[in-house]
Amino acid sequence: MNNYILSIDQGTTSSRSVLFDLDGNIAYLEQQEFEQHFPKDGYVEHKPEDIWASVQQTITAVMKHLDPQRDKVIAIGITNQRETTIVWDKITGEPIYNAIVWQDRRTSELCNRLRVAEKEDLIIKKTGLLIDPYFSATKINWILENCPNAREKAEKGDLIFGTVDTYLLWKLTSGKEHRTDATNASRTMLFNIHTQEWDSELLELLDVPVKMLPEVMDTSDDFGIADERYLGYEVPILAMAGDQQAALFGQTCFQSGMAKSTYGTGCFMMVNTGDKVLESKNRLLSTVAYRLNGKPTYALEGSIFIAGAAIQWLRDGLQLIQKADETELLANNTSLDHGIYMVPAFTGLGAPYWDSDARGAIFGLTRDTGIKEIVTAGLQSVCFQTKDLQKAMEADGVRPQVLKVDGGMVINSWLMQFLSDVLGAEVDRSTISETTALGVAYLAGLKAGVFPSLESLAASWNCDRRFVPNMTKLKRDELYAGWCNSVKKVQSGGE
Ligand SMILES: Nc1ncnc2c1ncn2[C@@H]1O[C@H](COP(=O)(O)OP(=O)(O)O)[C@@H](O)[C@H]1O
Ligand SMILES: O=P(O)(O)OC[C@H](O)CO
Repeated sequence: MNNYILSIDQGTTSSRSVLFDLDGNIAYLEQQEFEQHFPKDGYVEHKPEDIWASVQQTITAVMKHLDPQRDKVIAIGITNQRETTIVWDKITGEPIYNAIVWQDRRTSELCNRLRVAEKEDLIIKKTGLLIDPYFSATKINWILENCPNAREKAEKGDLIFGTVDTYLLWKLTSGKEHRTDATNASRTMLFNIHTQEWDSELLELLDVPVKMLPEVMDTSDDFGIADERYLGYEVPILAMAGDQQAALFGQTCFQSGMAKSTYGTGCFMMVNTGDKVLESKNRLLSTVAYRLNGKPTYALEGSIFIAGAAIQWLRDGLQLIQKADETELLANNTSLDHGIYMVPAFTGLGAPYWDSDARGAIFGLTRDTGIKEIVTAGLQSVCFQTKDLQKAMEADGVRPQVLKVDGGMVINSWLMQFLSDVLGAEVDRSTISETTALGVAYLAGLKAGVFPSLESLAASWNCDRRFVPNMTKLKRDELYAGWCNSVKKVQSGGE
C-alpha cells in the first residue's frame, strides 16, 4: 500500500491539489485558475462557488493518478489565501455575498474612522495587526451592513463567517464542521494573539456577533472528516494554515530568527520570533506562525500587495511581454544604470507604508527608455520592496542571516541575484517550489504521526541554489536611494 497526504492549496488566482508521498516528495499536482471579479475601483471579489468548484475539480483530477487497490490518502491539509471573507447561511449553505478578497479596499473609510477614534493602539496590542482593509474584520462588517437582513440574521445565529479554510472545511464535511486554525484567526483583526481567543472588545467595536465565528483549533488538529463523495472514502482533515504560514513551515523555519519570503501575486516575508510576540515599532505585523499542542509560535511579517502581479500587468496590461519568463532574458540584457523606477502601488502600498491611497508610477523615462528597461524596473521593484521590509525588520532588531525564498517568481535567477545584491544577504532557493502545499502536508503528517518531529523535517530541507551578494555597497545604496525617492512621490501625503 502506498500512502499519501493531500494538500489543498487554495490561492488568490488558482487552486491546487497536491499529493505528497510520506517522504515529502510531490507525487502528483493538479491546478486550476478561476475568475477574478473587479466590480468597482478598489473592489476585488471571488465567487465562493468558483473557489469550491476549482478545489473539487483539482481533487478529482489528482485522485485519478491513484490506483484504489494500491494507493491511499491518509490525511488532508488545507492551506489558503488569507483574510478573504465569506459569510453564508447556516441552514441553506448559500453565501450571502461574494468572497471579499484580501486585496479589496472598499472598507478604507471605516478603517479611517477607526483610526480617528484612536483604536489603532488597542488593535495592534491585541491582534498584532494594524488597521487596514486587508484584514477580515471590516469586510465582515461591510457584508452585515450592506446585504439585506444580514445583521438581523447574524444576530439570530443564522449566518456564519469563515476565511477560505473554514469555508472549504465546511464544504468537505458537508456542513458538519465550522472551524478555523489559529494562523487564519490571527488575520481577522478579531483574534487576540496573546490569549488565543476571539476578543469581545474587538467584536463589539467592529459590530460582529460572536455566534458567527468558527471554533479556533491548533494548526495540526482533528478538524473533521472529508465526506466519502470527494475522495471515494472518508479522510481525516488534520491540518489547516494560512498560506504564508504554511510556506514558513514548509521552509522549515522552526527556529527564532529564521526567515522566508514568498514571491507570488504579492510578496510576504516572515521571520519566526519563537514564543514571543514582537511589537513592531516599524509597522510590521505580528502574527501566529503555527500553533502545535496549544502552544503558539509567532512571526513578524511584512506584506507587499504587488510582486508577481506587476509582471502580470506588464504582460496583460501593457503587453510588453507575452510570458513572465521573458523578463529574465530582458533583465540580463539591461544595464543597472538605466535610471527607471517603477512603484507598483496599484492597490496602495502595504508594509511598511500602509498607504491605501497611494497609486503606482514609473519615473525616469527618457527617449531611449525601452521595453527592457521598464520590465527590469518591474522586477527590481519587487526586490526594493523586500529591502524596505528588511530595513523595517532591522530597525525592530530582527536580522535574519539567510532569506529562504519560494513562490512562482523565484524561478527567475536574475531576480534572485538582484534580490541578494540589494539586500546584501544570502538568498536560498529551495528544491521544492510548492513550499506552501508542503508546509500543510508536514502539519497534517505530524498529526497523523507519519513525521516524527520538527527536527526530522528540518533535516530534509534542500537548497536548489544559494545566491550570494555581488554588488558594492556604494551601488546598492545609490540604487536604493533612487527607490526611496520614487516611493515618496507616490505616497498620498507625499510630494
Ligand atoms: N520567470 C518569471 N519571472 C518573473 N515572474 C514570474 C516568472 N514566472 C512566474 N512569475 C510570476 O509569478 C506569479 C505566480 O506565482 P504563484 O506563486 O503561482 O502565485 P499565486 O500563488 O499568488 O497565484 C505570477 O504573478 C507571475 O507573473
Ligand atoms: O494566494 P496568495 O499566494 O497570493 O497569498 C495571499 C495571502 O495569503 C494574502 O495575505
